[in-house]
Amino acid sequence: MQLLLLSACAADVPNASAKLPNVRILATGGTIAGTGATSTTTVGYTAAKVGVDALIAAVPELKKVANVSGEQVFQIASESMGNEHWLALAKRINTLLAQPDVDGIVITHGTDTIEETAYFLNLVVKSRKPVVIVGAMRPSTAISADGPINLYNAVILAGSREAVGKGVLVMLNDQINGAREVTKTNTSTLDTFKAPELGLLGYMQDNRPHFYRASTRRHTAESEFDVSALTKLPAVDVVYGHANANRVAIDAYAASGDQGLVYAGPGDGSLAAAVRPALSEARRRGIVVVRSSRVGQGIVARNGEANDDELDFVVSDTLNPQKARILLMLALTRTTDTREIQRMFYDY
Ligand SMILES: NC(=O)C[C@H](N)C(=O)O
Repeated sequence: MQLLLLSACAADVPNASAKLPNVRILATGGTIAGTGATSTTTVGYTAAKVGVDALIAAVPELKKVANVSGEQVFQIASESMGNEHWLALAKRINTLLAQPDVDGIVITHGTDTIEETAYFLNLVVKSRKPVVIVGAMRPSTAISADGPINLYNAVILAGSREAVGKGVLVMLNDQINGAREVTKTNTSTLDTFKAPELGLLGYMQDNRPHFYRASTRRHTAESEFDVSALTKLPAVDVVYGHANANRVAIDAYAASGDQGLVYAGPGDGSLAAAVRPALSEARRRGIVVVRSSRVGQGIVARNGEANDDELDFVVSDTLNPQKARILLMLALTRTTDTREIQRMFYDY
């Protein structure tokens, strides 16, 4: 009887007999740290209110799965995440992961731009150690708030051998997604994070990760991008394509000094009659133009809807416009050669 009880306990948590991993939690705000007026408030709450120590204290089970310590790096809603936040976060992560006493990192983050921060870090973190970004769709004060279970799963994942070398991971709703493919697909439901075309990487179940696939693209330790000496990133903006399109935004961004523009075109990144000359002029002024798509799935075909060779444009492959902006910014830190930048869009 006693033996049975002992084995039940050991199966209850991972690493029950092994040394616990050291996981650092970097808190940035978001709904996971949000508070509402009542326990039934799930919209109209205030994001970024609860500090990292309170987030950790709310999940006492964390102590059984890792040695956790927390750091409040920012306290913002993620729609206000900016390039300067990313540079600070990446530098802090690279410093921590270079320490032998840090086995993995968890970042608590708002969900609106979680996919962008994840992809940025996927390109600039210089380590194979796990980096897991976690958020929540319900504020911490809500009935059945999803933050605590997501944080618990994220800490296990960040301390796991299985997550080593997988690139930056996004952990919500018991599902593990990769930074390059994941996107927010629903404004408010718990199952919002999906990789609709290329699939999720795995699940968290029974206190451990179950992986079924991994990204084939370059990331983290294999990436050529290095932000250690950077204090800002090149100015790159996204212009959204639609029927009745005009060139006002393109001209304004070009005049503002942008170094790059991503066009979120309809369909296969097609260019309306008013848009094509505006982007072509921007390119002739030295701005690097990336043709992407607002569709959300599929490859933007080079020399398909536009003659990219002639226009000297780059295509985004399967990257959505907001992630194409990130890769273009980092590409521009190294080169303005469009052939080289196109190579990067096929590599990452
Ligand atoms: N669910 C959330 O986290 C949404 C919030 N607006 C944020 O991104 O910070």
